[in-house]
Amino acid sequence: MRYVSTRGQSPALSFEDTMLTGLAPDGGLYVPETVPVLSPETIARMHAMDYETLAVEVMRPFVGDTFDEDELSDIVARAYGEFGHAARAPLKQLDRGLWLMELFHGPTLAFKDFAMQVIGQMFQSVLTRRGERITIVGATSGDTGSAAIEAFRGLDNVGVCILYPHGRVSEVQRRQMTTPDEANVHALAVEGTFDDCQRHLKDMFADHGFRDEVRLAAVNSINWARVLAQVVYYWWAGAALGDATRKLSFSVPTGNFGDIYAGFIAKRMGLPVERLVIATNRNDILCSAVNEGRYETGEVHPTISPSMDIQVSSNFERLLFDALGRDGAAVARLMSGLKQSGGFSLPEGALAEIRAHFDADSVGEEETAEEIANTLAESGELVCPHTAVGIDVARTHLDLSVPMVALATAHPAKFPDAVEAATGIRPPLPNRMADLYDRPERMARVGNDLSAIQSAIRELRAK
Ligand SMILES: Cc1ncc(COP(=O)(O)O)c(C=O)c1O
Ligand SMILES: N[C@@H](CCOP(=O)(O)O)C(=O)O
Repeated sequence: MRYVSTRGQSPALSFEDTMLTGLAPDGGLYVPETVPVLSPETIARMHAMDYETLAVEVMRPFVGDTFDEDELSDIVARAYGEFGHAARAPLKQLDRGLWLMELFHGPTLAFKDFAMQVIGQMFQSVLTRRGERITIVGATSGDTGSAAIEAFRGLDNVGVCILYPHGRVSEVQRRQMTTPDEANVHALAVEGTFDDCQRHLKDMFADHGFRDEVRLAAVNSINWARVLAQVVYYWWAGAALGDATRKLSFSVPTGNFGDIYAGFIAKRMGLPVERLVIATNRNDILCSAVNEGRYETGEVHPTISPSMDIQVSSNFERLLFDALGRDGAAVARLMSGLKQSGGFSLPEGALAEIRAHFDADSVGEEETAEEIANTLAESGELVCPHTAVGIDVARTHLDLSVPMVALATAHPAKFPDAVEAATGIRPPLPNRMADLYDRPERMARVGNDLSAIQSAIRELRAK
């Protein structure tokens, strides 16, 4: 299996090199040259598999000879061993035709753990084999950063620097990033938005001198391996609700488009996905793109679902590549329009292709709070604000002939203020994290400026 850049100007790479390279040198994102379709025999066996076995079946065709089956099985076993639920991603029925898939039973209580725990193990295995050391720089609106720090803390051959927007993540998210005391992990509070952090990260990859100097690597969904590990739970839901042969739809709370793009990959692998519903908060650039054909960046609005306070949605580029008939030059033109004028119009053919698979809707702040209260009243489930956005949009798009799965992307205890304001209930942290508020914090404050951030990273690496 080879991977190509969405901008068409970088050489194709193996899975291993794709994972270590992160962003392609031409600024594009790596995607598989072809998406493997699972055989009916494999699909027929899925209902009897546990999560780890299913993960190996789904990921194996993508990893080439980087990991053999035994190695991949070990990686997956180590990754999910500490999850706090035997089913890993349990499904609960909320209403007629509507299901919730809980993706928050990992160590940092968000869906990011599903992929981050896997790629932590993958990086460790490859770097040990190659005798190399890397610097991971990540941009986060809260959850990717905590999951990355948890997955890589204490590893010898990896330094981790996470950029987060100062004052724009929840206190639990911040403390998850600032309280680990291992010398190889660092949190940098940037005076800007998540979009600024992500832009600086991509600019660091474009600075080839810096990239080589620190041996830069990515754990954001820039990294194909992140997307791949997230494809698994779409199959898991399909197997749980209908042997992975019955149609189903998904409503996915969306920001950087990595999670729902993983659902699109599952569909291309043969999962009978009817609709993929993009659910956003009032930062609704993806809704305008799908519903009006115009991708136009604007001001970021802070919301009670802060992990989705995103304007430039990185993985939309991967979808565009497919929708434009895998024409890298066309993608590069649209991306350069985005950089120069802050937006672009989607060509008609590409828009029709996107609409063949995706719907999109946004949810305002009051509706989100009402949905948290409503879900509790109707089903007894206490959900986080991101999850509530997905449930609210799922209800709008429900078609009773096809089960709809809404993704529960974070534990409500990560956003206790918003949940308490909506329901009067303050969700407690699990016991293993009960002292999170007492642990000392450590972070570096840095201006919203690429060279200041690069200097901070150099200093932190030297420590
Ligand atoms: C809790 C939560 N829900 C939803 C999202 C959106 O996911 P994605 O950026 O993959 O679209 C995020 C951020 O990744 C998140 O942390
Ligand atoms: N919501 C994310 C933003 C980064 O997304 P990623 O999937 O590209 O890592 C976060 O919580 O940081």
